Amino acid sequence: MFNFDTLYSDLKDTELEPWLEHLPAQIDAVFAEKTHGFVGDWIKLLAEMPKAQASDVDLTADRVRIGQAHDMSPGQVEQLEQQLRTIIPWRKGPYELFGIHVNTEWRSDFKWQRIQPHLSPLKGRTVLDVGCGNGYHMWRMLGEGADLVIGADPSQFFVAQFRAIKQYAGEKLPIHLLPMKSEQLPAFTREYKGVGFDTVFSMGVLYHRASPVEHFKELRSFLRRGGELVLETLVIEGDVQTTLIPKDRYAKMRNVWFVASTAFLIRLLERVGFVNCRVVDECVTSLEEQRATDWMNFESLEDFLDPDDHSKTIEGYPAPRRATIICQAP
Ligand SMILES: Nc1ncnc2c1ncn2[C@@H]1O[C@H](C[S@+](CC[C@H]([NH3+])C(=O)[O-])CC(=O)[O-])[C@@H](O)[C@H]1O
Repeated sequence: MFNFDTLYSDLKDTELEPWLEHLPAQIDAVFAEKTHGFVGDWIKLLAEMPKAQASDVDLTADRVRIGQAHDMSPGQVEQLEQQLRTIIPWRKGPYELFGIHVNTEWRSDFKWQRIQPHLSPLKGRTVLDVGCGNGYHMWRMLGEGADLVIGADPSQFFVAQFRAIKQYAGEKLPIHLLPMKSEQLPAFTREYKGVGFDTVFSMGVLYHRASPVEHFKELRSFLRRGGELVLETLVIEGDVQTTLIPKDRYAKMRNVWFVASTAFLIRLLERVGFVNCRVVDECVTSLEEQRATDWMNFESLEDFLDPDDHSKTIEGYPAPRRATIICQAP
């Protein structure tokens, strides 16, 4: 199993310290319920990656960049690239490790560029990113000066990818990925008497959840009073009454429960008690933002669209359009 000792020591002496009483048992329970069959192989792979000190780390550029090619011998760089390629697909990025460009399926930097100007400055804040994937946006949050960044994603595979990056960026950095669903996290404000994160991100998660209200209530319980929620999700054009419930798949995705208009989502956020809700960005996903690469060589957006009309998915629904809504917990 992965070791979480540095997370535990980072939580000490913070507002979130009461969580330490339960967190180790919560993580044990996750792995007791299901440990991915390859976890042992991934931990071994990480230990076998070349040892090197990154001469610099840049978390502020579009490519999260760790080290320079000359920090390793050419043989070590080649070995590292081969090892990184054994843990494909790389979906969220891009990264550059010791000169190796991990050219991921998503240009996740595009999303960050759209969202970042609208955020309350992250400097000094504690941040939670639910559904963080392999953690690309978490690195950008740390790059903005956040004090502590915690991600939660049920995929143990993404923890392995995240750890590959972190072991070179710096094991002591206050950034951690928990292999947990957001519904497995505690309702902080209730369980720990008003304790909560300063900023909570939920990006690309809502449409995978059967109940949007439950997800919004969870997110609210993670935030301290006045904390900020950043919700990014698939949407459709329309008014407060407009939602799409796909008959089966949406853009070939099996687990899309519903896609709503921004007006619908704001109404629901307000009903759950969020205030100052506003749409800060809305756009159709481009073929430049999501595409197959040699680090993710399965199907990608182009294959999910109607080949004769890219304004529609292959099932005939409106093509993926995404919006970001920012609001505050009262
Ligand atoms: N219940 C859940 N709780 C937490 N995570 C979940 C849950 N269900 C699924 N996930 C996770 O949510 C992520 C959704 S991707 C967004 C990544 C990043 N945020 C991005 O905005 O690029 C979707 C996209 O490609 O946009 C996956 O990593 C799932 O494992």
